[in-house]
Amino acid sequence: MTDNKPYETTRSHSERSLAIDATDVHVTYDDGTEAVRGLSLAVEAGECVGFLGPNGAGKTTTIRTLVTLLYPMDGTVSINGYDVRSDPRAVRESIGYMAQEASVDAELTARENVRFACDIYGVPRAERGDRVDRLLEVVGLADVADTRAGRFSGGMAKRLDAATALVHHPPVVFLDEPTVGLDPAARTQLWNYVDRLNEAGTTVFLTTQYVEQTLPRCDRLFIIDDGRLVASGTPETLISRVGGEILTLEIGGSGDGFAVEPHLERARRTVHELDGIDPSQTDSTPEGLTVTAEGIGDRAHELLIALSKADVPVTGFDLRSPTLEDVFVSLTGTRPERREEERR
Ligand SMILES: Nc1ncnc2c1ncn2[C@@H]1O[C@H](COP(=O)(O)OP(=O)(O)OP(=O)(O)O)[C@@H](O)[C@H]1O
Repeated sequence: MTDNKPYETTRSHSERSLAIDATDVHVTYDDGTEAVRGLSLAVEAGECVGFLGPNGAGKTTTIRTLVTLLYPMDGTVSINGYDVRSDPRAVRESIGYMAQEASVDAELTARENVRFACDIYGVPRAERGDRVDRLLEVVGLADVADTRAGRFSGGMAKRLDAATALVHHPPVVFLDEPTVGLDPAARTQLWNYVDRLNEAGTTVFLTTQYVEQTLPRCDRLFIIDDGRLVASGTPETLISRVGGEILTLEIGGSGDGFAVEPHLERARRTVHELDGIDPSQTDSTPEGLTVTAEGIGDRAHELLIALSKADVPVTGFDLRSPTLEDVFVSLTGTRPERREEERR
């Protein structure tokens, strides 16, 4: 994947290792919404990074700014060494972008769609045939290469979109919620494709609300909330920031699986009376409480006795290590989306 790279000729040596370099970026929409407020991030060539955040946090606005579809009001962005303001064309030629909604031409066949993308990106004629066949193979659409895209399922259209976004072998790809609307099989195929691209050296920047999908593949994560970066680091570093263990208490009372307030209030008071536990370490859940603290597992017995003395009906408890989902909750105050199949 080394041919057809005009960007090699003009960028400077020092910029070569940073695929994405954004500093103090602000984006405000015409109606005054400040969607991105002073965001800075740097991504090295070859990294796979996840950009996570709750609904409306500013993920799509950021990615659209990085791919030159929106202009930052303030701050600087360079992609592959090119400035998005002064050199948007060079930026576009050196990236692949897959938007949330697949943008394929329903009237054209899969093969024609990919060929059309080759035209747009100026892929040399002699290479087009092979490249189209190979890409359709990679995204699992070789068997339906001559079927009109209008007849494809959402998942097939999305995979075709992925192929068209990558015909020019860009060194950086931006994927905005790549698996939304895909069934589990299509999702696995798409992730396999993304993983192979990254293994081959392509820098991958992906947004998702589905935290658990990023874990197996992302070298680093950026978490955004309300237009601001609230944390970044490797998944392991972020998880270690939560610290300690998490004890989940299920508190009965109403008979329908939900904790009732008088019991919950007594439970909270009892937990906060334990030495070394303060209110910032407890969170309410629909079924009861969680307590996050170093060594809380060793104190579970002591806690259960105290709760029993306080007449709190504990119907279940569980002890576990923090996950990325806990990081997300502690930083954004929002529980991340569950995967589609988990929500059904
Ligand atoms: N065209 C627009 N005009 C005005 N406000 C907008 C526009 N697009 C997005 N916003 C607002 O900007 C903020 C950030 O939106 P954005 O779509 O970037 O968030 P997101 O993290 O991608 O959310 P989601 O996960 O729901 O796609 C939100 O408050 C949103 O309502």
